Formats: sequence, C-alpha cells, structure tokens
Amino acid sequence: KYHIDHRRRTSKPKLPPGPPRLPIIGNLHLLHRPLHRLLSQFSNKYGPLMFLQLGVHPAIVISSAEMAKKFIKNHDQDCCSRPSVSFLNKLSFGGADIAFAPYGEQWRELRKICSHEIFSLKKVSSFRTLREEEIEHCISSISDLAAENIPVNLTDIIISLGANMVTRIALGRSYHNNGNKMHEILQEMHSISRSFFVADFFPRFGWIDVVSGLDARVEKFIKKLDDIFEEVISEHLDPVRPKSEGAEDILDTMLGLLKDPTNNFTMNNVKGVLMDIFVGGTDTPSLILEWAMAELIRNPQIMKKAQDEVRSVVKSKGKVEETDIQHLHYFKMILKEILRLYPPGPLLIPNEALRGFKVDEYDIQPKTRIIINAWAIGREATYWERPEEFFPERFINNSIDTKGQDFQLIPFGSGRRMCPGMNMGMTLVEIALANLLYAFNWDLIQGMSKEDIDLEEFKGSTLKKMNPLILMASRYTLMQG
Ligand code: HEM
Repeated sequence: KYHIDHRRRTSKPKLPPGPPRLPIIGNLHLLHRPLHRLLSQFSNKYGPLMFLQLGVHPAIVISSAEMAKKFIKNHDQDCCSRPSVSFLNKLSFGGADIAFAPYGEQWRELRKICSHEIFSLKKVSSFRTLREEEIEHCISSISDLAAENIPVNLTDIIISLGANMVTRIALGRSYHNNGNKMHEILQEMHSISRSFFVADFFPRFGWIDVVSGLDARVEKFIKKLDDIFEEVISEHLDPVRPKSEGAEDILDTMLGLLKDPTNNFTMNNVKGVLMDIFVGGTDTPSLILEWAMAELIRNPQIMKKAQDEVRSVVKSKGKVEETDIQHLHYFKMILKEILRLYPPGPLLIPNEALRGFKVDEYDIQPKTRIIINAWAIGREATYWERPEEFFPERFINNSIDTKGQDFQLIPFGSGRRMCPGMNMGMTLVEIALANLLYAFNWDLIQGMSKEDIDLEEFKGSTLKKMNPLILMASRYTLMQG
C-alpha cells in the first residue's frame, strides 16, 4: 500500500493533449459559444480525447464515436457521476433529482423507481389522448391561419405544443391555464445558466458571485420555482380536487410514491424530478420538430417523399394515429437524420470521474469533468459520408439507432446516465411531425427562396434555431392527392 501511495505522489499523470493553458484560469479564456462548434474545432487540432483546464477543474472532451465507446463501454462505472455546480445543486433541490445528482445509492434508487413509474412505455402510452388533444389544437390553429392565407409562425406553435404537453403530463393542467408562469421560469433558468459563476471555477473567489448579485438572483429564482411547486403540490394534495380524467399525471404518481414506506422517496425528490421533467422535456421535442420542418422546407423532394409516405399509410382517416407511426419507415429516417445533425443537447450533460483510470496511454484523474460532444460525433467524417448534408437515405439498410448502442449517434447519451425520457419525447415528436406533414402542404412566404430559410443557431447550451420558422400552410385534402 505504501508503495502505491508513494508512486501516486511522485509520478506525473499523462494528460491527453489540449490547447496551451494559462496560469490559474487554464483554458477558460478560450471558451465562447456555441461551445460544441468551438470544441469540435479544437479537437480537429488536438484529437478526439482532449484535455482542458477549467479554472481549478480538469476536464476532457470526447469528440469521436470510437473514443466515446472506449469510455462508455469500458469505463461508464468510473465516470457516471455529475459534477457539483452551484446553480444546479440548488435547481435540483440539493441533488434530489435524477439529471444533476451525483452517482450513488440514492441516485440509483431514484432512477430505478422513476424508470418504472414515470418513464415506462406504459406511462408514455397513458398520455396518448393528451397528445392527440394538443396536436389537434395545433392543427386547428394552423388551419385557421391557412384558411385566411396568413403566414404561420411554426416556431411559436411548436414551442407552445412542447410546453403544453409537458405541463399536462406533469401537472395535469395546460400551460395556458398556468399563466405562462412555467415559461417565464424556464426562460430565467436558461438565462441564469448562461452566467459565469466564479465559485464554480475558483471556489476561493466565490464572494464575487455574492457581490455581483448573481447569488441573490439565483436565490430569488429558486424561491419562485419552489413557490410554484409548493402551489401545485398542495393543489394535488387537496382531497376535494377532482382527479385528472384518464391518465394519472406525473405529480400524482410521485405523491403516491411518497406514501409507499418501502422506498425512500422524499418531497425534495418530487420537486427535483418535476424540475428535471420541465428542463429536460419542454424544449427538446420542440427543437427537434423545428429543425425537422426547417430542413424539410429546404429540401422539397424529401418533404414530398415523406408526405407521400404518411398520406399513403393514413389514407383518408383525417389524422395520423400513434399506431400508424410504425409503418412510416422513411419518416423515421428523417428523424434520425435530424437527431444526427441537430442533437438538442449537443454536449451531453457533463459527467465526472469517480476515480482515476487509464484510457489509451492517458491518465484520467478522479473528479475530471467529462464532456461528450454528440454534435461533433454526429458529423464525424469517419462514419458519415458527406456529414454536413441532410440526407435521410443514408439510413437505408443501416441499422444505426439512437438507443445508446451505436456510438456514432448518441443524441440521448448512452450508458447509466442515458436519457430516460427518450420515448416520452420522441412519441410526441413523431406524432406531431407526422400530423403536420399529413394535414398541410407547406410553402415559403411569397418572395422568399428556400435559401432564405437559414440554419443559424442561437448561442446557448441547447441547439436552438436562431430565427423563427415562418411558413405558409394550405390544408391538404385527399381530393388534392
Ligand atoms: C426528445 C428529446 C430529448 C433529448 C434529445 C434528450 C437528451 C438527453 C441527453 C443528451 C441527456 C444526457 C444523457 C447523458 O448524460 O448521457 C438526457 C438526460 C436526461 N433526460 Fe432527456 N432528452 C429528451 C427528452 C427528455 C424528456 C421528454 C424527459 C422527461 C420527461 C427527459 C428527461 C431526462 C432526464 C431526467 C435526464 C437525466 C438522466 C440521468 O442523469 O440519469 N428527457 N436527455
């Protein structure tokens, strides 16, 4: 034992290559948004396993499928924790959630219960009627605009769909009835998470966050979030409240878990998981839908092929139903292609190494932050021919899937921390997109050409289109077809 300790103290770890570092700040000065693009450029120079020093924290960036596989297949257990980040600690009600909690017995138990009770296929299908209602609402708003020949702000419609849906499945009521409170909360959350917290990189200088007012802003935000959660929880606990018709909402399910003495579910878990569902589930489906419609309008022959497929399967039924989706093979390739080019979380949620280990000849030290660039991996020329091109046909006779087994396509991550909401999110995306394609013919606003539909990205941590997508819709009837 003495011998090992001695070696640890004296031998210098071999770090992966990375850009030159400055004293104290390391590489922080090099970073700017969008980070996934910047880190991808760096990794072209320094390789698919790259070292960065972020203030006091060592970090590595993984930018190839092969390297992601080495980590996740061989070392998932060594690096499946999450780093402690001051804002996220508060947002997760002290690590009582799934997404930001450190790895350990508590997290394992919570994830297991939630996978069974909240994210299961049974639960996802229990929300089918809610999805149908929300999509019908969308289709009828678009139909009204189409009838008047008014341009459709698809971005707005898609964002409301995502927000309504998540509020209804989580809380049993719709977004609009909730006075847009949750929308404001999420906007503020995104804005705070773009701030630079000195304490996270230089713990000794944490007082700067106090002086700058950032800490107070966070406290105010957390109080507001907690007040909303307290309000909806007490409404749900009210014995005279009529239960939601049909599917039991997620909050009711979690309050039920609180009563079960065989698990250690706490009220903070209820709030933490609610927060995860709002943060993880509100924007992600909308982002995918928006990019999909943007690419389809830029590629009319692909749009036509997809519409022909949907319409030939659904025929004159009037709307696409969830059971129809399994027959839409080309349509599914389109969605894979969108997830390859536009993973909503281009850098997966960072992990943290629980212990030291070796990959190739490099030492990964305990507490190293592990950043996987899913966006760069989806565009890696080794695996993807003409990677920048939107070409769904690449998935013909190709079994690559997004389920975390094929490391060249990991928009939902992989391994122990992989997204548990994949089915919940993609069921909505599929049924919404299929109905948009079935119900309308889509066109550019008069005077615009398809090149005017830009693919510019908003400089945030999620992959969001910078400019709204505004199109003309005309109602499709079978007579036309
Ligand atoms: C459909 C679009 C979605 C995408 C692309 C997506 C993507 C992701 C990604 C990349 C991660 C990190 C995985 C990793 O660290 O390896 C993640 C984690 C997570 N997602 Fe999703 N997500 C989606 C939808 C949802 C929905 C609808 C929910 C909830 C209803 C959700 C809840 C979560 C949670 C709780 C985690 C944390 C898992 C953990 O740390 O163990 N996601 N998601």
